[in-house]
Formats: sequence, C-alpha cells, structure tokens
Amino acid sequence: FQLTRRQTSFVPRARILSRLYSTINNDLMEDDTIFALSSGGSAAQATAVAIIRISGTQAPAILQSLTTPGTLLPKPRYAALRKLYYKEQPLDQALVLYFPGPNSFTGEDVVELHCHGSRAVVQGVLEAISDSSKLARYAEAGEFTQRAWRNGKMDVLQVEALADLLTADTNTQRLQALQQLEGKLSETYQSWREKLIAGLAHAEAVIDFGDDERFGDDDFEDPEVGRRLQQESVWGGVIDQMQSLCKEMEVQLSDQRRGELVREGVRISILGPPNAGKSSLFNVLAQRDAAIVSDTPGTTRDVLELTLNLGGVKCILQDTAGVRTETEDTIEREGMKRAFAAASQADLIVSMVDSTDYQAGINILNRVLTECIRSEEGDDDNDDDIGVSGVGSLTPESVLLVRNKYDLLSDGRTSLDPATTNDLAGIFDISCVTQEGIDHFLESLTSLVLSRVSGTEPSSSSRYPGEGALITRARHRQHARSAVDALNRFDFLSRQGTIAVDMAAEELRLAASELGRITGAVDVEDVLDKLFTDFCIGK
Ligand SMILES: Nc1nc2c(ncn2[C@@H]2O[C@H](COP(=O)(O)OP(=O)(O)OP(=O)(O)O)[C@@H](O)[C@H]2O)c(=O)[nH]1
Ligand SMILES: [K+]
Ligand SMILES: [Mg+2]
Repeated sequence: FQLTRRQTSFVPRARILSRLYSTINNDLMEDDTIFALSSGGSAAQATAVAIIRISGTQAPAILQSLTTPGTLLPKPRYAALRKLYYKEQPLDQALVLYFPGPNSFTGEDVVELHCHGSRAVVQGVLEAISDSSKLARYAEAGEFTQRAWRNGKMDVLQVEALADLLTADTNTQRLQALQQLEGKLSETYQSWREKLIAGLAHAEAVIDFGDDERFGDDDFEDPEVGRRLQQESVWGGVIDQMQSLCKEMEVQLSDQRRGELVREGVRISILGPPNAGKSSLFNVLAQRDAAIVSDTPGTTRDVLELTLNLGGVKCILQDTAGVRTETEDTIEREGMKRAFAAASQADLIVSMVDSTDYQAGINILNRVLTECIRSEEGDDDNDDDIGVSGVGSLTPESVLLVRNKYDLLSDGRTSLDPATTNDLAGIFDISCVTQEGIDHFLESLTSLVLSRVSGTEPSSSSRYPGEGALITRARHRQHARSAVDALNRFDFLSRQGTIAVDMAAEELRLAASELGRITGAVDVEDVLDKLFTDFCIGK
C-alpha cells in the first residue's frame, strides 16, 4: 500500500491514513464481529456474574453455535436461560439476551451472555467464542462505544459523557455525566447551531437577492423611522437573532467553569510558612498519615495530592512546601516555586498560619494575595524566581485563613490584620493536635465547594450543579468561545450595511462549524486527522 503525492492532494489525509491503517491491520476491520468481557474485573478474577458482550453481524450465529442445534434465539430484548456448550461439553447455564440492530448499544446485532463469574466459565466461554468458528475477534479498548458513535447512537459529547460516567467518583460527577449522556448538552448546541444555520440561510438570500430595498435609510426623512423599518427587514431580523443568540452563549461561557470543576475536581491548595502545620491538616482531612509531619521546617518539598469527597463533590487537596521570604537552599526554593505554581492553579486556597507566629503567616498570606489573586491590570513586571506573578484566576473570596495550633495560645486569641483579611472566605481557629475547630472548618470548606459547583451563595440550599447546559471540558469551552468571537465579528460586519454581508455570512458559517465541532457533527475527518498525526507513513 503506497501513498503517492498525487493521491494526497485530493483525498483527505485522514481518510487515507485510516484506510491504510485498517489495510495493514487486516484483522481490525470495522465490520468484524467483536466480543469482550464487559463486566468488571478480568477473566482471571472470579465474580458472581460475568457479562460477555458480542457485537456484529455474526453475533446471533455465535450464540446459536454455543447452544444445542435447533435452539431458537431468545425473543429480542428478553432474557432467556440457555445451556451453553463447547465441543459438546457443557460450559455454563447462562442468561442470554439478544438485541437485533439497530436497536442496540452499538447499533449492530448484539448478544449478551450473563454467565457465572468463575475463571473456568469466563475463560471457557471466551475461548469458545473466539475458537469455535473464527467468526469474531476480541474487541479493542473502547471499540463497542466507537461503533455506537459510528452508527449514530451517540455524538461525541455523549461518548465523553459515557467516559465520565464510567469513571465518576462522586454524586455530582454522576449526575452531571448522566445529564450529558441524556443529550441535554447536545440539544443545546444543536439548537444554537440550527439558529446559526437559519441565519446563514437568510444571509445567503440577502447575498443572492439583496435585502428589501424599500427600507433603505435614504428613503425616509426621519432616520429613526428608517432604522426601525430596516430592523423589520429580513437582514435586520437576522442581526437581532444572532445578537440574542450570542448573549445566550456568553451566559453559558460565564459559568465560572462549574461543569469542569465537577468533572475534574475542585483544587484546594494548602499554603503557608514552614511548620504552620500544613501537612498535619492534610493528614487530618485525609484521615491517614499521607504526608510526613515533623518539627523540622521545610519537611515537605513536593506538592502532594489526594482526592476528597466533600458534600458529593470531588476535590483535589494539595499539601505544599512551606513558603518563606528568604532561603539559600536550592531544593527548598524549588519547593516554594512549586507551591506557588500549585496555588495559582487552585480553585480555593487554605492559607495556613501558626497562631503563635502570626505575623510571619500574615506576610505569606499577603504574598499569596498579591501573587495568586487575579490582578485587574493583568500580569505585571516581575516573573521572579519564586513566585508566579498575577496568573491565578482566584479572588480573595477563594481564600480561607486558617490559624492553626490554637491549643498553644494561652489567652485563646490572635490579633487580626483587618486590611488583609476583610474579603476572605472565612477565618478559622483550629488545632490539628486536639482537632478543635476542624469540624466547623470542614463544614465551611464543604459549603464553599458546593457553592462553587452550583453557582449559588455558600448558604444556599441548592446542592447540585445547576440545571441546563454546563460546559464540562476545556475543548467545549474553546469551540464555544470561538463561536462567540465569530458572532461578535458578525455583529460588527453586519452593521456596516449590506456591503459586508459576504464577510458577515462567513462569520456565521464559522460559528456554526465551531459548534458542530463540539458535538462532532462537523469535521469528523479533522478529529481523525488529529488522532493520526503521530502516525508516520514511513514507519
Ligand atoms: N501544638 C500543636 N502542634 C502542631 C499542630 N499542628 C501541627 N503541629 C506540629 O507542628 C510541627 C510542624 O507540622 P507540619 O505539619 O510538619 O508542618 P508543615 O506546615 O507541613 O511544615 P513544612 O512541611 O515543613 O512546611 C509538627 O511538629 C507538628 O506536630 C497543632 O495544632 N498544635
Ligand atoms: K515541618
Ligand atoms: Mg509539610
């Protein structure tokens, strides 16, 4: 199989590559019947029930080859008890289901065998399927879903949602993934795309036939009347519709990344001077000895992470190296650099101070506020060796001040610096040793996390991500953003009169294709191209 330059010029590269790919792997043809153990564990692990799935044209024949001659296929989508045989020896007594295509998960004929989950049964059945008549091969990773996608059973958004559902750790992740799997997000993007395409069709009409000339500006003595009537013309209507669509999309984009937070987890960094007790708090929240605690300042060097479930929301808690103003130790400097880098990427910061050395802690807090908090003017001069200046998207309301070692305070009080602590999310007195104040701190942290993902005030009773469409991946955000940018350019161009209609229409086309990329309705070739960019023809 050889590619010539001439061929590449008229056949999209991805298509050639995918054809090349399946030609080389003759055994990997798309219309092969595939099978796999679809329930958890592996063939080497015993479970109560194991589900083996077969998809493709040969699926019903394979089921019949496993049963005694003359046995009927089960009624579609009804479970039936069947004795399975291989080379005339009994394999198992299994519950079998038959889903004739296209009404199946993959859209092909699908057979499910619910067997007993012992090693002997599972291996025996798998062997029988692959051996008996060479009708099927083992499925590649994700191949059932890939077929479902190829057969139009789900769009790219739903494939992503399925991946999210299969890996969901928390309630909110599960609910969000289910919502996306049901197609709510797809519907939103599709309806937007349809509006854009309708607008585009009108634009084409204006290009071909011109807008209604009666409503030109010059025809009216009062320009206001002209303007109003202009708006009633087809083109004016399109402009208005696109403007309101653009607003709708901007509302979705200004969601404070709630969907992404739920999917990826809310990042919480513990930051503070050495020996404040950061690792001690990390361990208290982890409920195990996850980090080394010692009275030597500078114990923690790397950023440690663990996953917490706070109120049904996945959180990633980070313990960092102690930060101080001066150090000669290069390893400690590196640790501090990493601590700031982690904090500037965080969604919430737990700024920890030692109550018995309050001023040192407040100095660090001030530094966190200046270096990790979003600066209105954007990035300023120094990107010095330790801090990462002004790159964070944090606000002071993302910072919780925790005064630790409360047990060591004889009078039980600490002085406050109101200028610094005014806008913070909260101030907490705790002791990692006696556990005093921990419950209250944890409650407040949890409600702050919940308010982040639900987009409501921390005290609100709404506990789960808002209804409607939520952007769950950076990929969606990027395309939605580009679509909004195109619509803004459209808005500008369309107001230049009918001269720029061509250019304006082009922006609508661009916006529609950006939205199409989110659901995968456009440029499947492109997606494939991306997949195959690492695939070198010469190798
Ligand atoms: N009395 C008292 N001691 C504490 C408390 N929390 C931590 N400590 C002690 O403070 C010392 C430092 O604790 P760490 O958790 O290692 O502090 P750290 O902030 O992680 O320190 P570095 O990693 O070195 O920056 C240890 O000896 C802890 O036992 C507390 O609430 N009360
Ligand atoms: K320490
Ligand atoms: Mg530590």
